[in-house]
Amino acid sequence: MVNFEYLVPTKIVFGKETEKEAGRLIKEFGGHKALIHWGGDYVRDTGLLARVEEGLAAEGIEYVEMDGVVPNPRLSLVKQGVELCKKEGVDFILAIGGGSAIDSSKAIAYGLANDFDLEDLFLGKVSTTKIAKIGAISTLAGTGSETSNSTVINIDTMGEKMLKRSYNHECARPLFAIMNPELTYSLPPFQTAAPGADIMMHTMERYFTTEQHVELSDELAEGLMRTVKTFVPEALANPKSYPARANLLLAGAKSHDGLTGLGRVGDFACHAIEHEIGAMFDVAHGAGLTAIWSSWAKYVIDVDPERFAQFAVNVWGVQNNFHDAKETGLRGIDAWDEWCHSINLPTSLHELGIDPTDEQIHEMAQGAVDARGGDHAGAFMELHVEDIENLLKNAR
Ligand SMILES: NC(=O)c1ccc[n+]([C@@H]2O[C@H](COP(=O)([O-])OP(=O)(O)OC[C@H]3O[C@@H](n4cnc5c(N)ncnc54)[C@H](O)[C@@H]3O)[C@@H](O)[C@H]2O)c1
Repeated sequence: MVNFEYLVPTKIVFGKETEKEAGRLIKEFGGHKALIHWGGDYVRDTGLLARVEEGLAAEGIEYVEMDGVVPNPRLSLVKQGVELCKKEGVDFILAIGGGSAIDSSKAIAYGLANDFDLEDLFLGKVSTTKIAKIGAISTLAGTGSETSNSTVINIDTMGEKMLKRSYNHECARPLFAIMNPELTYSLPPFQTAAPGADIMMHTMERYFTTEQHVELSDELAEGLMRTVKTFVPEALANPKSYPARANLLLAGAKSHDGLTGLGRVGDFACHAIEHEIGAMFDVAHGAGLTAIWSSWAKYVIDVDPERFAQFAVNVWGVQNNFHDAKETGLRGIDAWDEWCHSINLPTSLHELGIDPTDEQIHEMAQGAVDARGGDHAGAFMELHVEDIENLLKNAR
């Protein structure tokens, strides 16, 4: 087990009607004037915004509002948000939404607390430990951005080409996360399935490790993955199933707050590659991940077939062929593909609806490596540009 530090200070306020607590929580954390930030008509149409506004007003918290966040959130909007906050004297950012709205809010909070160009932060040219206060109201079970240290932004301010980049620092964990499973009832099927796969992937990226004897982390990870495996189809079949929505929402937060990766080194090659796909083709993050995972898995399985066999048996209920770990592992990869198809998610680039040229594949492979700041992406197996090109071609 490798050394680690683990602190998730985000106060989780979980359950029915908890969005009404936003004003109280902002006050508790010392906010006086908030920016409420979101994207999507559902926030107003479902009455959620009105309930939040009421809660803030009841606590004497002033607020301004800015919507317009799109999936794969844009830096240009973030910059408008920073200007608005400076002009209005905002000292607290309240995100409402999924990963895109929460990340857009985190980026605004970085902009508010620092003087550098935000491009430089996301391109890795500067770093910071300073961020303005943020809280989140989750409306989507997926990224876990409501408790994570990560901020993922699409840089659309540097000419034609968009870059998708992240900045990770502990300061970005929101002060509070309001998680009412009922707020996720309005999610369309695709926005239940794709982020559900992202929950799986956040743990799979940590589970595939070369570190031995991380049994407790394995048990936590496998339990979380079995839960998500069960409840995504359940939520699709019955969108107002409170147990399904509640388990998924909690799983989203726990999958990406570091818990399932304790004591081991995460891989995250698929995330690096998907960010390139997302930047070039503007696809949904979770679907971009499912489109490439089995190609990645088949490319790296020989590093440790036993780990893939364990995944197959303990998560997917595949019968163990004790004589052939790789054969068992491959059946686990097939089981993952079947699960993705059963919830209408792609397992190839073709099914994702994109057909990148060889040049585009090279560009994405180079970008995935560059974003990691070295000559490779991944840790389970270090993937160089040529490896990523190969696995992307295999994913066609
Ligand atoms: N910061 C992190 O830790 C982290 C981790 C993984 C991914 N990400 C990033 O987060 C983004 C993806 O976020 P996401 O998967 O949560 O999706 P999202 O936030 O992009 O939302 C997807 C769509 O669902 C809509 N929506 C959200 N909640 C809804 C509801 N309750 N009812 C109806 N519609 C609703 C949104 O308006 C949007 O159109 C990507 O940019 C991804 O790279 C961030």
